Amino acid sequence: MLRSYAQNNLNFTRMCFLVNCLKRFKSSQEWLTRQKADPYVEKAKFYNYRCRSAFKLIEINEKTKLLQPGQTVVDLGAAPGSWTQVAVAETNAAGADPARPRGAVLAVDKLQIFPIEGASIMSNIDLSTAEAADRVAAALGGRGVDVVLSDMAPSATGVRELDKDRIIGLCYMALRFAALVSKVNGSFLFKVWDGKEVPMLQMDLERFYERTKVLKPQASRSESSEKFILARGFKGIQRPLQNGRWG
Ligand SMILES: C[S@@+](CC[C@H](N)C(=O)[O-])C[C@H]1O[C@@H](n2cnc3c(N)ncnc32)[C@H](O)[C@@H]1O
Repeated sequence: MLRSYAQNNLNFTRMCFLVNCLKRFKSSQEWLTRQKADPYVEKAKFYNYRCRSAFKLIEINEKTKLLQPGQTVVDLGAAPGSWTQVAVAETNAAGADPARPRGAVLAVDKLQIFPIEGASIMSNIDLSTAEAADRVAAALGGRGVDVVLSDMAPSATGVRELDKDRIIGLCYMALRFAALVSKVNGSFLFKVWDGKEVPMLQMDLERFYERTKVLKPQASRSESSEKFILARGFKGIQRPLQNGRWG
């Protein structure tokens, strides 16, 4: 009896493995078809951006004028680097235009980021821990940041609720970082997957920033629950009150 139980269990595990492989195969086929039909993929190749995400930031920037020459920008979850490329161009961090003030851009990711002219790079930094975020803050040497960008996203597990919890965790980590390094009046743009936690996140943001706005650029696929929240007018470091909430 024990043997037949073990045999059934093994068959069930094999079946799950096969179903998972088929699911992955199907979704990689769908991904390839979607990539081929996507105009932003072609456009990214044409303009030499490392990936199509560049157009999300370009669009947001066109609408909001978030990035300006001379600014200091930190790009969290920056690999492969297309947002950093956009930030370098907009802030003039590579000094391409001598008539405009020269900015500075720091790109951070847990993966390898290959060099980008005009940007400082910190690869292999996992920002899910406060210690890692503090190391990045220390690397700024006290320089106040005008704009913190975060396009960080966890690798999807396929379990929707778990994935949403993980991205919310990253958003709070990025918010903590932004609160630590931003100049008064600085801005924070980050990605989130829509869900019931988002209104709470926005309420928390309002303690630190004057105003917040939810954005869905056209370059962000309509079937994706991805959204971007732009918080502007950083109020300065808030001190925790005695009841553990932020003042
Ligand atoms: C959508 S990609 C960013 C694309 C990038 N904005 C661009 O335009 O090239 C998300 C990135 O977040 C990074 N990421 C996810 N979790 C992270 C973590 N805990 N620490 C640092 N980076 C993280 C991933 O490694 C990945 O490179």
